[in-house]
Amino acid sequence: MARVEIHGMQVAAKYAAFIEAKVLPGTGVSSEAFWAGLSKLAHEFGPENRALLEEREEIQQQIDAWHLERKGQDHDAVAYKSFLQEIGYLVPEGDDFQIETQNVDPEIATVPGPQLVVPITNARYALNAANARWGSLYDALYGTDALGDAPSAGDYDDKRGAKVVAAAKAHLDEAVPFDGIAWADVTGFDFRKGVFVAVSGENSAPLMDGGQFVGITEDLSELLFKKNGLHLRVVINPSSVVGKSDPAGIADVIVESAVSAIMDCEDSVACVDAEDKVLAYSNWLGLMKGNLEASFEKGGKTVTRKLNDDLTFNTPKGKKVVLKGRALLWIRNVGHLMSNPTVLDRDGNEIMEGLLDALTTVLIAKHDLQRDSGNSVHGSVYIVKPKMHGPNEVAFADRIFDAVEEILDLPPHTVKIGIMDEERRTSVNLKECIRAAKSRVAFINTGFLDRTGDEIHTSMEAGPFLRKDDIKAQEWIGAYEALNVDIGLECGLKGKAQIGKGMWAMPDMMEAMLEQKIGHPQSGATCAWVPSPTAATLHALHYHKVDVLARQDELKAGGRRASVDGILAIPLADGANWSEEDIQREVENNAQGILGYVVRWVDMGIGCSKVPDINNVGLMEDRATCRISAQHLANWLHHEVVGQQEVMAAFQKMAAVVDRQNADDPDYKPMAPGFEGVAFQAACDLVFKGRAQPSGYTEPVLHARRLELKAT
Ligand SMILES: CC(=O)SCCNC(=O)CCNC(=O)[C@H](O)C(C)(C)COP(=O)(O)OP(=O)(O)OC[C@H]1O[C@@H](n2cnc3c(N)ncnc32)[C@H](O)[C@@H]1OP(=O)(O)O
Ligand SMILES: O=CC(=O)O
Ligand SMILES: [Mg+2]
Repeated sequence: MARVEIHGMQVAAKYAAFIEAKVLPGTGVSSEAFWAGLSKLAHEFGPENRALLEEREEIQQQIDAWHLERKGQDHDAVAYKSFLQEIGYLVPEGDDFQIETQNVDPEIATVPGPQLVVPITNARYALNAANARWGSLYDALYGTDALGDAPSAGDYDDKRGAKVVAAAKAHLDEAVPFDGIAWADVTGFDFRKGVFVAVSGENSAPLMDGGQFVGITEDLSELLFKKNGLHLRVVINPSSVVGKSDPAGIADVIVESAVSAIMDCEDSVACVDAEDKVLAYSNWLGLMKGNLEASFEKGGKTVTRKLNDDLTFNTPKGKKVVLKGRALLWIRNVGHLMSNPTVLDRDGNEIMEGLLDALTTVLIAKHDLQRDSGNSVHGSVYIVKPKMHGPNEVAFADRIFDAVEEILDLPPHTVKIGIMDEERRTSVNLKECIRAAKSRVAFINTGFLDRTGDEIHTSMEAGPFLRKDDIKAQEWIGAYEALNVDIGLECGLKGKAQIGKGMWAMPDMMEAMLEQKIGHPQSGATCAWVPSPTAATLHALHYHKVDVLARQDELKAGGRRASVDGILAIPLADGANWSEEDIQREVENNAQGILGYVVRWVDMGIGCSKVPDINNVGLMEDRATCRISAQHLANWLHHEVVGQQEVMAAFQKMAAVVDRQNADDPDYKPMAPGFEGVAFQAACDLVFKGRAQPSGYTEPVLHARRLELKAT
């Protein structure tokens, strides 16, 4: 890789040219200030970063030793907790406090709604995610299994369409009801004595809550309503395919969907070198400048996708109101673990990737801060910081962003951070973690997928874990999810920051999502993750049904519902009596998920994939879900629930299955029958060397193997 020397660092020429030519101009930051700043981060913060990683290892070794010394004995929860306190894993909880975060945009502070996540390296998807602020409810209901069955290919099906319209109007009856007329019977709209009414033949009726009608477009083609802070647009177009057979000419209901979205530089991407990092940063730059475009073939045509414009309505009082056309964007940086070859420090070591992300993504966001109607209208930059272990690591992130603000000449606490509560040492010390970033925290989110991986890795020596599905039903996870909300509320996040919940990882199962994911707003969460724009539109319906802010008041009044003791209950398979078949199914399911994900990661550089599980349900797989499967197999191997040969046999059997699943992809290289490819080796490493991976993370193996493949 061509490099240039800058401030004693060896910088990939591609990244240096990108920063100089594309990013710095227009930011008011000089080249000298930027590179001197990067050098400061690399050389002053780098060693501290590495020391924090060593501390993780030391703590893990102490925990392993504790379990090994007590092998065969009953678990003593009291002694265990004291031990965790002694080694500083569990820190004392300090006095009550309230977060002090300021200048937070309303999408984060006050409007509960879906949060969409998207790999930043895919411009087509990233644009789609930013534009997913608004989604067609008719399309979401028609195009998925939301109403029971998935659509078949072919022309518009009138019967299916009628079912969709009926379901959407039934939802409107609940979310935006008229006093005495059902939406299905509405034949038109009018203003009578200055009041907005629905008309049905001779009858008319106002809204039950007149305040819900909040606007109309200049050309009268859209009516705007509001429920629990979220907007719904009823589109009137009697000449459209759908509108012409509708008694009121209604052509669609467009729902405010992804209120916020996370552009992901972390677990859903495969960024291993300067080329990949520059791609990720370029897409972020396009989003922050507002000029990102992607052209692609779809339905036999070339489509060019751009960012949507804002929307203008007249209020009932005749004033203009402008609504954002795009989701409020966060960017997820990588955590503290990885280094990256893009920049080498003056000793020739790769600099920590989190430092590179921090400075580069915030510099890029300066373009947004300098324009009107961009992402943040409150002058903030929103960074999700994942995979931090405990308060010291959060404090470290906080100081990194202090330094970044100084380097880039930004007011203190311009950068807001989202703390992923997805490592056990963060969950059990959550209040202190929030305190460590109390002037910039703008979300806490239960990343239960990484959290499950860390659960297994942390207690690897304690014994064999339950089956993956059963782990989800144990005390620890309920306590973790509840306590996250309760502590967030105690620390004053309501009205200032999001309290978020995790990903719906079955992208094609929308009926099940509609049934189950209402649990997230009911739990007091102001946002929860969805994998696609369509899922965002459907999940938005839950926020019409649940008044999250009122629910938060109820929960806060009730106090904490769980304790750290509950979180510390390890979901071990004590006395489990699995049949050979149970074990084989679990192992094969894990093997299939790992291989299906890893082969695309390593061979094609795709960081997030939909991979069928053993029951043929397409699952969203990313590095966090891979971490769970790999750690689970590593745990069962370590405790001899299965043997090495059985796992290898499962890998080989499932490699052939995964090959068949990808048979239509011309770029796919089969793993069977040779099993010698780099991707297959990566999958094996993740499991057979799984116990030795730091915190059970998949990044070190995946990066090494992808770099190996790229080098050939
Ligand atoms: C534990 C964690 O960290 S979770 C966070 C990380 N996970 C994620 O970010 C999940 C993001 N989701 C995805 O990457 C994808 O939805 C996948 C991989 C799960 C499925 O992708 P695909 O198989 O391509 O989906 P599918 O074929 O059903 O749909 C593709 C269409 O949906 C759109 N789409 C799918 N996911 C997204 C998304 N997250 N954001 C925006 N658009 C999306 C695509 O743009 C495409 O539409 P287009 O043709 O108009 O461009
Ligand atoms: O990042 C999210 C998770 O669940 O892990
Ligand atoms: Mg995660």
